Amino acid sequence: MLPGKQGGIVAYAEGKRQGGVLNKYRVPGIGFLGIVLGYFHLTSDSSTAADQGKRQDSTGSQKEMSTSSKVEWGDMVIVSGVLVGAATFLFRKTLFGARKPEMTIAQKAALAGGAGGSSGADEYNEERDFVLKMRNAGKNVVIFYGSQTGTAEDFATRLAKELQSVAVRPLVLDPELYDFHGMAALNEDELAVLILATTGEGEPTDNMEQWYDAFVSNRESPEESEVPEFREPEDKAGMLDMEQPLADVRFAVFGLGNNTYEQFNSHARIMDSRLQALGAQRIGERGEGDDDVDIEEDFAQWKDKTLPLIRAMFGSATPDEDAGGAPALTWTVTETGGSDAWTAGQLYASAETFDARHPFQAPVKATAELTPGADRHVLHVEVDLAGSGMRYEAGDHIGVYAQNSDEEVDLLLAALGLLDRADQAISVAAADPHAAQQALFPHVTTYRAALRHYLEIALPVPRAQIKSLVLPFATSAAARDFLGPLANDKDAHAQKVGAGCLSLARLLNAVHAAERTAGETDLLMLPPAAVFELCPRMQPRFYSISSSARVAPEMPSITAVVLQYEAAAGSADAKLGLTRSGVATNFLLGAKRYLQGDRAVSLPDGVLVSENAALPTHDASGAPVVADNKGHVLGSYTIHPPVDRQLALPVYIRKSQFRLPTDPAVPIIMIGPGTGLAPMRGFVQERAHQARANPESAQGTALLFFGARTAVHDYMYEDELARLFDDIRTVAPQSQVITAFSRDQANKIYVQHRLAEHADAVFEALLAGQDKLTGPPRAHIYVCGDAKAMAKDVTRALAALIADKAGVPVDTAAQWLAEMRKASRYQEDVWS
Ligand SMILES: Cc1cc2nc3c(=O)[nH]c(=O)nc-3n(C[C@H](O)[C@H](O)[C@H](O)COP(=O)(O)O)c2cc1C
Repeated sequence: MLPGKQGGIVAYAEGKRQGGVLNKYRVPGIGFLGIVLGYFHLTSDSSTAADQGKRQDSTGSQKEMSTSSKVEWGDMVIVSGVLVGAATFLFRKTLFGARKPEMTIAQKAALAGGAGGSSGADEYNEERDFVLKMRNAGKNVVIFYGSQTGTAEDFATRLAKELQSVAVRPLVLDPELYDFHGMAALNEDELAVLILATTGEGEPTDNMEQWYDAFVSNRESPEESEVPEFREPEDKAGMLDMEQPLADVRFAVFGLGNNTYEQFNSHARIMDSRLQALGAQRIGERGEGDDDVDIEEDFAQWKDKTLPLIRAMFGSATPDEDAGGAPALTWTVTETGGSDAWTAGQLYASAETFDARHPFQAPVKATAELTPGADRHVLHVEVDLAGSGMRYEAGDHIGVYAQNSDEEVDLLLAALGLLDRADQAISVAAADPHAAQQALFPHVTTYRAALRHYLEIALPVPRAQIKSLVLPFATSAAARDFLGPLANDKDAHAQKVGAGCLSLARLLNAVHAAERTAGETDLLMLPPAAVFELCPRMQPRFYSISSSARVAPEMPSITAVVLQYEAAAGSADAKLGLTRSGVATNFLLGAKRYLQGDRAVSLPDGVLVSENAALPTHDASGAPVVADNKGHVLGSYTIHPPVDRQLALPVYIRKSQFRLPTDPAVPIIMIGPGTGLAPMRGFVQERAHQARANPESAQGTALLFFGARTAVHDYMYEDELARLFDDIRTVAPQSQVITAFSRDQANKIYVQHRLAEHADAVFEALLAGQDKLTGPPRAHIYVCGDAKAMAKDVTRALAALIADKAGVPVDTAAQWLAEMRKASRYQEDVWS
């Protein structure tokens, strides 16, 4: 093979598939059971706790729900991982020189000496051929989603539903399950729609990694990426342009991002430009959703502009929105014979290896309250991975599947008129026999189990969903009058549903109250199938692991603030919702209380909720809602199996790139206010362990900047950190913890202020033994916590500090920091 840019098309025409095997030229590439329990109070040197399912900031506010469709509440961050699958390439672009479209693939193959050449890559797999799948199912639009926490997937599903007509027949697929190689086979009368979230620091989502690697072989300079090896379809044999093999491809793209991240929407932007560079033609504008503002609205606006173009492409009329009538639903619900297993919350098929789809039931070994005197709960939870085969490193993330509180479940069952059938076994199947996803749940379940375990029912209902799935079922004028503005007026929706914390149950209760006031007796009843379509699937929440595998090899710990949101002050409808609890963190709090015997967790089955209940002043049994001494509304959770004091959490480990330097001699500067301390605790444990194990070896200085509200109430892990740093100082004497307690004095003091105050110590660590800084420092910098303000302020403080101490312009210092980022020596694990 000649050197040069890789790229090309695998000759498929000659290497015909026989019996599903592509010979000759192969397709390249891508080739809660517990033990223990009962009490576990933190001893000063072991433990910890935090939550994040989209992640929290130091003040405990989280990303939770600036948008209505999100998994939100209590949940966290993630840095994505690992590159998967490397392709071996048959052709080198330089072999053919400049673009020569007239040259056939066969000729190129021959020139490459390639007739018998092997890519060394995976065999063609019919199951992974999305074009084949589309055509076999009679579909002409494929919608791929790149989703980390479920929003993009939810958007993709909703888009398909909206597009569906006789002429436009969409199919929603997960790119992880399909090969990109077939892309060139798409024809002009077909369309690919990409709904792509950006994650990490401007990275593709895990399920898009393989595709992204193929299209963006050069992440530093995406425009210089090589042409991926597409499979040449038989009907285009010899006709594909080598450099623009996607000339027949039509696509549309919507990105999901958050403007507080430096690389806003970069995943969608880069994929958009790569597809165009490869000849594909975009339909309409690229959409860019910003979940710091209103991603639902961004999506709605993009659809308003793009859907007519797509419909025009297929000669389909714009549906008459005022036509009325109940919408066709995606799922059919059949009440079947009983099945005890799935009422017990056995959610996932057993597996030998564990991942997002097959979480491991990890016994909870320890729970503790880290800041008992604080006005918020900060939890420490340890789970046991023994027997799972899963390994973790300090800096990795743990995905936790939570369950909805019994109060929210019962309230919704009541609002749907399902309380008396709550434990009826049901099977939920796709109405469309060609849909990619034929079953919504892994098995027969029950109404109650579905709402408790599988669906996000606690989120405010998005405007678009009210419009398409609630309003159409309104039969009374009162219901239509109540729902109409929420469906059609963005501001009314934001004020009532968003600020009012209206989950589906609360929204339906509000509608019912309006109907009763109007004298209606025939209340709006949403069919279960509409609920299953409306509520996104329950997503795991990710937490930065707060322990070191050297110290606790099979026992990762979580450190989480328990989230509670009050309805916006002044909202006329605040009384409708009042409070919204973060799903996962409150479940963890429930777990802690269960394990420590604080309160019975199980409610009697079948209790009736007052139809007019205005939670959370009353819980599902009609009793006053329990709030604790922190003013926190407590949820109830039915634990299965109901064995006293035992609990297992469905979890899996997600690898991250947030890693200590392999060489312990390299200094580390860690900035982790609030629960941003979590990964830093793991790092500190690790360095202390090294110091104890190798007292003779030198170690780089470790500086930890931690911030919280008050020293007295909010200094989590204080004693433990003091001891760990004593150990570290035996080999790295300059190491220390520097704290910033914002409310301990009149002026707010944050970590960035402490960085400036401790400029000498920081600069010394950055020098890493050199006399002078003449380029990017060799030390490693870690930042974890709030992306919106803290992470940016920290970068600015560091640049100012370096500029001052090194005697260089701030721009130069900023440039050095940028270079450190590129070299993974300045790492962030942040959330917004
Ligand atoms: C850990 C994390 C990292 C993120 N990184 C970025 C980023 O670099 N750029 C960006 O525009 N948005 C970023 N976002 C925002 C997400 O793209 C946005 O929340 C999106 O709606 C998530 O979609 P999903 O639920 O389908 O994964 C990040 C979100 C999280 C939780």
